[in-house]
Order: sequence, then C-alpha cells, then structure tokens
Amino acid sequence: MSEASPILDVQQLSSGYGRSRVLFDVSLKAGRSGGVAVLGRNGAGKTTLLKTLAGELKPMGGSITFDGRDATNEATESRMRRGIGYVPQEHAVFGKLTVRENLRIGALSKRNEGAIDTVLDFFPKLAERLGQQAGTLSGGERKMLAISRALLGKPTLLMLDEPTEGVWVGVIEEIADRLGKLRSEIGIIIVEQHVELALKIADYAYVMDRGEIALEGPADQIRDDPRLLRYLAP
Ligand SMILES: Nc1ncnc2c1ncn2[C@@H]1O[C@H](COP(=O)(O)OP(=O)(O)OP(=O)(O)O)[C@@H](O)[C@H]1O
Repeated sequence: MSEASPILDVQQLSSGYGRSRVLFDVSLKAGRSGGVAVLGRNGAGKTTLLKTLAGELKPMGGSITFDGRDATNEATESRMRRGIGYVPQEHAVFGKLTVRENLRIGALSKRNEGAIDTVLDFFPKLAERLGQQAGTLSGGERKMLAISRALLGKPTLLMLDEPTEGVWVGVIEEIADRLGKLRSEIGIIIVEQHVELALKIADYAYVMDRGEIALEGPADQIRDDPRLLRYLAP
C-alpha cells in the first residue's frame, strides 16, 4: 500500500445501531492497489465497519476520506459513483432474475453493457449460466455474480464481506486467484473468516476485537503474530 496517497483514509471512526455503539475509534487506510484484510472473530464489528464505509450506517464520530474528498456523510449512491464497490455478505444478487439480468442491472447504471463481456472473461463459469435464475446458482457462482456486479460499477476500491462464505473449496481457489489479480489494478478490502486466504490477498491486515483495531501490520507479520490466534478464538 502506498502511504503517500491512500484511496481510503479512515480516522477514529465510531458507528453502530441506534444507540448501541459497535465501532470505537477505528482508523484504517487502503491503497490505490493492493489488498487490506480485516480479521476478527464473529461479532468483532467487521461487517459494521464495511456498512459504515459503504454509507449504509451513519458514523457516530470520526471521518472517512475517499479519493481525497470527505465522504463521512456522503450518500451511498454517491460513494458508489465515485468508485467504492461493495459486495455485502448476503442478498448481493436478485434471486428471481437471471444471471444476465443481474449483470445488466449492474451495468445499466454506468451505461456500459459492453463491460459485461470483460467480467464474463474474468469468471467464465458465469458465461455458461447467463439464462439461469441467480437464486438457483451454487454459493460460489452467486459470489462470483455478486463480485461481477460490483466490478461493472468500475470501482477503484472494492470491499468484500466474506467472499468465500458457503463456497466449495475448489471454487474458493478460483475466487482467490481472481482477487489476487484484481489487487494489482484496484484497492481491495477483504473481510474473511478464511484467514490464510485473506492474508494471501492482502498486503496489510487489521485485526478487530470488540469494535476496535487490536492489531495491525503487514500481512506476513500478522500471519506469524502469536496474538492473532487469541483475537480469532471464539
Ligand atoms: N442490525 C443490528 N442491530 C443491532 N446490533 C447489531 C446489528 N448488526 C450487528 N449488530 C451487532 O454489532 C456487533 C458487530 O457485528 P458485526 O456483524 O459487525 O460483526 P462481524 O465481525 O462482521 O461478525 P461476523 O463475522 O459474525 O459477521 C455484534 O455485537 C452484533 O450483534
């Protein structure tokens, strides 16, 4: 990650639901290329962090700067237009619509249906299933479709919430391989239970514990840090 000009600079971010605060003073940066992993046990606040960065939750304090401009209270749609792509943990595809229709919805907002072919080159398995209802896809295919839809928005920063959850091991490798390629072109923030995989994609990692950043550092240092297991233990 280039320290000089991060695409995302989060300072002392607090957030939560109603009156209940879940994130406490989270500071984090992501580069214009490369991967950032956010790790932590269930309930540590990883999804809450991504939702706040996507604009789905209003921050209770702190600041979010995206691509040099303040985004702390910017509407989700505006953030997406400016280049933040978000693949949420669930409900990321329209189950009743076909793969083709899902992709068209992703592309239409940018008037770039031509980009669908590029995305299908990226995940060729989807090309074989264009006419199939998205709700009948396997877990892995559904994740590929959700990632493809986000890519059609031409993000400069892609945030992924557990992209391999519920995915068969053979397909996990495929998704990891594609994300590994993507990270040379755009910034990636990956929340993942599959720690080895996340640290393979990431150059830098943050470990969350009870809504705070408990540990951070280069991915290969975090991998060998004896404190990591403590923060991941249930
Ligand atoms: N809609 C909500 N309303 C109230 N509290 C919530 C809501 N969603 C999450 N929380 C709480 O916020 C805390 C952090 O949850 P979050 O989903 O961010 O954790 P996580 O690290 O992503 O966990 P997981 O790995 O299980 O997805 C938890 O205590 C959770 O119960």
